[in-house]
Amino acid sequence: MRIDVVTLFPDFIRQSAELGVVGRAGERGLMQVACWNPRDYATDNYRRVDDRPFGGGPGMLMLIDPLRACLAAARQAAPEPAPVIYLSPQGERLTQRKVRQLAALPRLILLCGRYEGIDERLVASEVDEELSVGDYVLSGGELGAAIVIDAVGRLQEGALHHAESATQDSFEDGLLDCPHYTRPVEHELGTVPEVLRSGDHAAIARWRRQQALGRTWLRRPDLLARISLSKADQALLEAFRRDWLA
Ligand SMILES: NC(=O)c1ccc(NCc2ccccc2)nc1
Repeated sequence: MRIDVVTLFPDFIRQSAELGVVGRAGERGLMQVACWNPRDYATDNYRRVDDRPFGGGPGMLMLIDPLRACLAAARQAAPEPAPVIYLSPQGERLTQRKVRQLAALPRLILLCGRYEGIDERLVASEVDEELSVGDYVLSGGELGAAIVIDAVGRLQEGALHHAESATQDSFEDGLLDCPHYTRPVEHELGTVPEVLRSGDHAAIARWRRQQALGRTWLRRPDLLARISLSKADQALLEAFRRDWLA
């Protein structure tokens, strides 16, 4: 997969793309991240990339032309067509489902706004999708872009060791993750639940599923409302609820 990022802070994006799993995906040729700086496409003597908003109001907006020329350069850097995704608080909320869809594409172009955003005419003409990483305002879209790069990069086949496999990820099935334990068995902070040391893999799977269902019910009932539970899941959750409310 190739990701081109339009950003006034290429070093930030490059550094975040060199770390950990995403860095490994890069080394393995599973993912390529390239940065393009609109300032390199500003034609005036002051290399301006922003200007004041019509109608007044605080802050500055990114100008159309440097972004447009920069996007054109990014597009033609590779043959594959790519959706232009603009990171903005006005975008569709990013979910693991969306991440899986993006991870399956051959190419993405991520557009990072700074200041108060970009001229709407550029959005209307060049942006295919707006994506939000959460309901808050950041000083720029770069942190959102880094989140997309990480979430998509770790799903690239071969990016994770089998032990880190993404298939057991929380949110993979729309639920929160179960609790996890490692050595020592006995600790002043508590003891590892018996079932996890039983070697009974069916019981362990059931326990983990019940914990995921229970925690989702307790912490994120909104997620639970969105999925239809099997009879077995309903029974597990019912038992969790009874135990919790007892
Ligand atoms: N919640 C997000 O994903 C997000 C994305 C970008 C951002 N800041 C840059 C910007 C500000 C206003 C309009 C467009 C972009 N803040 C938050």
